Amino acid sequence: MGKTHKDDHALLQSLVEAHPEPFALIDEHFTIVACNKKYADAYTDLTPDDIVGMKCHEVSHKSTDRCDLNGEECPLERVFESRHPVQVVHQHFDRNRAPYYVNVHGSPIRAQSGGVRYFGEAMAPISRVDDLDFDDERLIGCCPSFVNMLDNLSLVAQTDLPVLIHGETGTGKELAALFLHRKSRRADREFVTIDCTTLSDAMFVAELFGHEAGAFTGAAATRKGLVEVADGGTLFLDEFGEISPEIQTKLLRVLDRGTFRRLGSNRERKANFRLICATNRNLAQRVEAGAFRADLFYRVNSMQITLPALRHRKEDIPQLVDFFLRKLMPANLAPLISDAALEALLRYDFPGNVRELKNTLERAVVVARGGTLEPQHLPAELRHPQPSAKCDDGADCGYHDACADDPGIIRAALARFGGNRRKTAAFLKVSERTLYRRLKALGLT
Ligand SMILES: Nc1ncnc2c1ncn2[C@@H]1O[C@H](COP(=O)(O)OP(=O)(O)OP(=O)(O)O)[C@@H](O)[C@H]1O
Repeated sequence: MGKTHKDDHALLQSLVEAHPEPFALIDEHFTIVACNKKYADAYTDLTPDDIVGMKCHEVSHKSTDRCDLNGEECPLERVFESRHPVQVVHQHFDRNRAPYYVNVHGSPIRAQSGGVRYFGEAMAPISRVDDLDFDDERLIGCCPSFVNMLDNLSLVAQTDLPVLIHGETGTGKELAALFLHRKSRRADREFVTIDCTTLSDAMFVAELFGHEAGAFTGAAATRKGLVEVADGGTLFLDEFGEISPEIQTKLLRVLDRGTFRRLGSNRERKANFRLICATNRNLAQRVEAGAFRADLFYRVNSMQITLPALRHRKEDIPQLVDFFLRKLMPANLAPLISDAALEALLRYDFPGNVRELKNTLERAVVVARGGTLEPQHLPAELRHPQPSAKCDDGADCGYHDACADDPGIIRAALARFGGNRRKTAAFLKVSERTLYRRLKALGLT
């Protein structure tokens, strides 16, 4: 190497080493021209000099194919085309070939002529797949919108602020809340869940704040409230949009003052919990309509996380199917699924989201009696999806949203299943809680 070349090389190396994160310079042919030690260590057992000349996808994707040929968006091509920085979420493989998610920040490194000479690639790891794995409860998904949501959850987990998780029924709000808790500094304390739809106001207050012996008829002994059980931990209010104005006021008081009183006691106790709320309602609209307190909404909405509906992340369906089928059976016996059955799942919109997919597979495994899952093992609406079909009675029909809201259909379905709410809810593709709310609104409880 001549002196000038040596100097150039040293200059380039010190520039890439100045990056605090794994960083590489790549030319338009996907060839790495320089990388820092962090990059080399993140993906390989090689030195930066050994890596120069390799293709970027060989190093970070462990693939001879470019990432866009593997279903991902190629940030390099976009930077060379647009000449602007880009950011994408990719799945990379570390030096042990373990997958993990990264935010790829790509920037144009310009030549004197003004054109793009190199693609500068900086990586910010999001979450290791292992980090998402808590016992059997795991948040599955790797499409960009889902991984971005996970990234936000991980960020928010570092803070102690209240969080509002928004998403349609069955999108995994409760699982996301648990994930948040387990990644927070409160992880070794309790995660306490309250379903806001199942308690009357009086019971809600007693459950939340506890009571002294004799506080009301039947209160024979002193009882700690869930706020106390959650001391140092997390309080998760599911279906938060359903709480009454009275409870809204009481909750706001606790959040403002940081104290509460057990029923029948004058003693102020310190509340030390992190609040996570979940709702499938548009709370901002409810505030506008005067049905929800604006001050409470703004208090809990400082951090909002939205879970994408499954129909907006269909690319995650195969991974979810694989996960649920493995959970249903020991690994070596996990049932297979035919391409035609998988295609039927991919064509369907899953109004009940991941919960519906999970229930569908549970049922299909039983119907298939341990054999390969075929389309005939799936419910009729998946075999013949008719998203806009009208159904005016409880007969087996393609799902459409209005079914679960239509009082006539709810009544017909209830009658058809002899009043069994679990079966009725499954038929209407809503959670039992949602059905309960609707029955309550119809005066059918
Ligand atoms: N990304 C995911 N990966 C794996 N399992 C998931 C995922 N999302 C949801 N599930 C599973 O789907 C089911 C429903 O999830 P969960 O109860 O968290 O949804 P939810 O949004 O809180 O529903 P609801 O609004 O009806 O209360 C659970 O069994 C959960 O484990």
